[in-house]
Amino acid sequence: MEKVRSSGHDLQVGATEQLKAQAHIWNQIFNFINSMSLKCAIQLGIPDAIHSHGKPMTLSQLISALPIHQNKKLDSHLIYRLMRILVNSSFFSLQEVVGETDQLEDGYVLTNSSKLLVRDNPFSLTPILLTVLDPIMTKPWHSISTWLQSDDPTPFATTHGMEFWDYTVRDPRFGNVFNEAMASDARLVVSVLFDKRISVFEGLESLVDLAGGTGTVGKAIADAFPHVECTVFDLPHVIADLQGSTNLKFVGGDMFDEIPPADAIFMKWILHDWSDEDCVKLLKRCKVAITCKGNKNGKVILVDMVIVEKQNNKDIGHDHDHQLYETQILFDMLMMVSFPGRERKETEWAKLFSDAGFSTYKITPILGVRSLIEVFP
Ligand SMILES: C[S@@+](CC[C@H](N)C(=O)[O-])C[C@H]1O[C@@H](n2cnc3c(N)ncnc32)[C@H](O)[C@@H]1O
Ligand SMILES: O=c1cc(-c2ccc(O)cc2)oc2c(O)c(O)ccc12
Repeated sequence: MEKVRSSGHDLQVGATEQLKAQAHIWNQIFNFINSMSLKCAIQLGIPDAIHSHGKPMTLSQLISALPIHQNKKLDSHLIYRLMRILVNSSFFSLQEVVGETDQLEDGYVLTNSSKLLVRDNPFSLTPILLTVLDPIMTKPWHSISTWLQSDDPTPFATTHGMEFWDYTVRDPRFGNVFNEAMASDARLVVSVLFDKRISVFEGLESLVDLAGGTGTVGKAIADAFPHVECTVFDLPHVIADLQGSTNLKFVGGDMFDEIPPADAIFMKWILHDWSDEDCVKLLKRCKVAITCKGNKNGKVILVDMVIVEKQNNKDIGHDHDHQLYETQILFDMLMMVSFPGRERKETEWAKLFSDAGFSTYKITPILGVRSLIEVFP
């Protein structure tokens, strides 16, 4: 083999290793093909079609059920190739079934992952997929290096000329897609919190779901705890048309200016959107809000990520742990590209809490990649 030398390191790699390295690079370059193929399957309603079919669905049955052009139906290879990549990425699997000619044929079935993409599933991740893969959110990924060479706050601002939350006001279509994505995630989190009989809401008389979106969590807490006065606080345009109930009200405003007083301030997926400086500002305001009536049992309840750091590969020993870690650092990149925020390690959370004047905290890792964090004054 020819030896390649540069002025710095020796670039010589054995032939087998070189081919492996090449395949690794190709797979990384082509990663977007997996997500874009999945987006196409969702837009065509493939998980819904297979779900409604109720048994393994052959390629020809799938093609006749899909809303595609007549000419595209004639070339069965097109959908076959799309499905092959999605079977490879474990979104569908194959099971033998008796086909139209009474012969055994392969039929597509849903996997656990695609069950979570069926639209009727109340915990469907489809709204989230359509948000994260919306061109509004994917375009800024092309501008990370330009952003690093500029003074702009985020790649999102470099691309769109404004910050994320201003964009959602200017483009109500995207704002609604985003709010629906958050609501679908909120349904999943509420079900886990209630299923596991987490006692964080016990003993409270009032609670504010700060930046609570369209109120999925607030409504669930108000229904489950009728004696708790619940307030969902968010930007005025987000809560504008929402109706409260006996123990639930919607309040519009800017959380950096005002936070209504309550026994507990709940924040799901808020602090990771913001810089350390803004988080400390918000947490200080939360501390005032939970103590202002002389209340001694107030607390802040967070649902957010705590990054498990790799320490000589000791903490990230198993495949499952490694996958969680990878999801966390991918989320961190999402935060870097779209928001001035970040995902944080426990030491970084502890510093925020102490800088904002809180004395203790308790982390309960019950939500997969996310944790429930209680913070006490
Ligand atoms: C990532 S979403 C989370 C929504 C909700 N907590 C959930 O997890 O479903 C962040 C929320 O912060 C709200 N928000 C952003 N800036 C805000 C501000 N200055 N004051 C109040 N809410 C704000 C947005 O409108 C959005 O609903
Ligand atoms: O744009 C997003 C997307 C998510 C998200 C991704 C995957 C899920 O299973 C759930 C949610 O979360 C976000 C978020 O928490 C945030 O503060 C801003 C944007 C997004």
